[in-house]
Amino acid sequence: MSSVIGFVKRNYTVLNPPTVAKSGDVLRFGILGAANIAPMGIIVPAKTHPEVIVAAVAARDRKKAEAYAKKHQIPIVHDNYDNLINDPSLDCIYNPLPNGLHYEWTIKALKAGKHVLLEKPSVSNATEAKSLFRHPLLSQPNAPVLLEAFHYRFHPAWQHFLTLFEKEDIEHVEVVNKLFAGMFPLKDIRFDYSLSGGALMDFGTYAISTVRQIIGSEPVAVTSARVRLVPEPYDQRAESAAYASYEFPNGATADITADLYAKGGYWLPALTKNWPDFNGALPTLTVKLKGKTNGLNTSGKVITFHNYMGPWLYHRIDIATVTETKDQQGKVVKSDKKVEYKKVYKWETTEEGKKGEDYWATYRYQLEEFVNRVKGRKGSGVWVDPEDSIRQMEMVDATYEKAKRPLRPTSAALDTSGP
Ligand SMILES: NC(=O)C1=CN([C@@H]2O[C@H](COP(=O)(O)OP(=O)(O)OC[C@H]3O[C@@H](n4cnc5c(N)ncnc54)[C@H](OP(=O)(O)O)[C@@H]3O)[C@@H](O)[C@H]2O)C=CC1
Ligand SMILES: O=C1OC[C@@H](O)[C@H](O)[C@H]1O
Repeated sequence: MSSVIGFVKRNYTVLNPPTVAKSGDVLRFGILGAANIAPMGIIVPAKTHPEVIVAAVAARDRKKAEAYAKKHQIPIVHDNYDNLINDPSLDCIYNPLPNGLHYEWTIKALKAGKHVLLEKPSVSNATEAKSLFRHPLLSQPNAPVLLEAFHYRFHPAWQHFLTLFEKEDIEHVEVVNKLFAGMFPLKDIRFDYSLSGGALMDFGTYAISTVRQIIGSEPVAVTSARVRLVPEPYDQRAESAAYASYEFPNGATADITADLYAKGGYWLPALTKNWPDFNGALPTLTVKLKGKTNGLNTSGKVITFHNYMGPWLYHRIDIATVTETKDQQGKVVKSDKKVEYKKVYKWETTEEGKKGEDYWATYRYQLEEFVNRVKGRKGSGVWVDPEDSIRQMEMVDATYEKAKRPLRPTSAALDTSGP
């Protein structure tokens, strides 16, 4: 009962957080586009951050921007994206444009001297990633801060999960990220190749990011990759689902599923195959560790993280230990399974720099670190490094190549003046 009350209270407070007074030295953010994700990604988190104000928004259509600004109490409306990034009253830009516009508007914002919180996936492909994240602008004195917004990494539940195993003990990782068919229509930006859409770019980018974090290295091979294309008449260069397998240097393997249009999975498949599949609704990942043998006993662990992507709503980490005892002939004579359950909403230590509340969403923890970085403070230590964002896009590209699918298109605005 208390966990049900906790769930309701926490989720209410995530969306209706206490507003805090702003400090004198605030960072003023502008939002590129009247994006659906922005309330979750920045507008609500900013309410509880004393040093953040969402001060401006621009949309392609001024009327849309005005309505959005009114709804979210954003004081300044700009006529276009250019005016927003060049607004001298702003310090930071939040870029939640479609993936295919991430590169162009991020580089423009950095050139205008703004720090950028950039939605995932950072860009369209590794060519853009190298151009952006190794741009000389980012290594100059007082360089602006640029962060790929892999929000899940900033939550204490994820950081706790990473402490539950040693990387060299990993045998296999499986990530299943599914969204039921119809949650996003097929005309959504997520399925638009020309805007760098595709399931691998969306749910797949989380799967790739988590696998890389968990195993702690880059794959030596994409062992298999395939996609399910969007149906005709939609642009056949985008996929509604992607499936891939990888092998890592230490022998560990990983399988990922990224499905943005999951259907079926019920009894009477002939009748139900087109029903939206609500079964795998919570993104889940499982880490299987190598078994350890001691005499006739073998002990193995499987750690499962349910809803790693939205842990503030609900999550559960199951740590299952299976111990098998064999007789002299090698036959299993006893098997014992113990499962420990864990939930983490706040940092478990009070170490300097680790701040949080149980109602902080991943986005709020992320905003905390973004501000810490801009202000040169230590923070929790969680970050997504520029080279990490490049390797991420390299793995996305390698997966598309293995699946014999086109890489997402490089921006016409590619800046080749860098290294
Ligand atoms: N971190 C997270 O949890 C999430 C991240 N995302 C990421 O955020 C980004 C935006 O996603 P989401 O908010 O769902 O997207 P939206 O469909 O809301 O699109 C975002 C904005 O893109 C602008 N836009 C500019 N050019 C185009 C175009 N040619 N076609 C369509 N839109 C255009 C629109 O701006 P305008 O208002 O100017 O018309 C729109 O407001 C994506 O990169 C996505 O991967 C998405 C959801 C969750
Ligand atoms: O980043 C995301 O997280 C939530 C999903 O619904 C969405 O498709 C994706 O863009």
